[in-house]
Amino acid sequence: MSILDLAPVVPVVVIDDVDTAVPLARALVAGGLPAIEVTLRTPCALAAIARIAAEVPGAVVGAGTVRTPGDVAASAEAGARFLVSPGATPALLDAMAGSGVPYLPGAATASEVMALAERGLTELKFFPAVPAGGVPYLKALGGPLPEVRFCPTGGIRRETAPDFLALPNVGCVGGTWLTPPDALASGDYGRIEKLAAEAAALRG
Ligand SMILES: O=C(O)C(=O)C[C@H](O)[C@H](O)COP(=O)(O)O
Repeated sequence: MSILDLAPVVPVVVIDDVDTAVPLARALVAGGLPAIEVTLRTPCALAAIARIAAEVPGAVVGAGTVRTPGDVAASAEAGARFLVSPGATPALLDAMAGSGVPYLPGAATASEVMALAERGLTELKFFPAVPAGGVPYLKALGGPLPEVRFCPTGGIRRETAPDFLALPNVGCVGGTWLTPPDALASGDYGRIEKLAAEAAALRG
């Protein structure tokens, strides 16, 4: 099954304390969001991926902010089940393809999308979704490039997610709104589960 079809929303999470990884992932899964993107932006991100992969049944944990072939190897070794990158370079794409792990490379323009489609890649991250042009921009890309499906990410919130999800070329959306930093800091996993359940219900 495609990453884009696991759930309407992929929570993008930044984990500063590895001990929060498992309860956080459990809350997201309990709320109905199995695909979780842990960004490689913090020193404990790989350890967090490994912990979630080992300890949270039902979670499909992936690595985000994958920028180099080294990131690809480290993520796969930690147990990431998908890889997400903000953009794409030939070296990164070769490493991703060679890893055997499903991946969503980032693109933001028609030329970038076409270059990836030329390589047979038709499921992409659209980043940064809102600053790049949002819903009208994605709708316009769908005209000439209808076979490409996206996970738009960047600037999307609970209130705007449905507009993206209504587009035929959007499989799911990514966002950080499900894990507010204050909820994480105070260990309020009940609130995170509630936000996840709300997001899971965005598309029936
Ligand atoms: O680093 C990456 O590769 C990313 O995935 C960046 C994320 O797309 C944004 O950080 C989303 O953040 P929000 O705009 O708060 O939803």
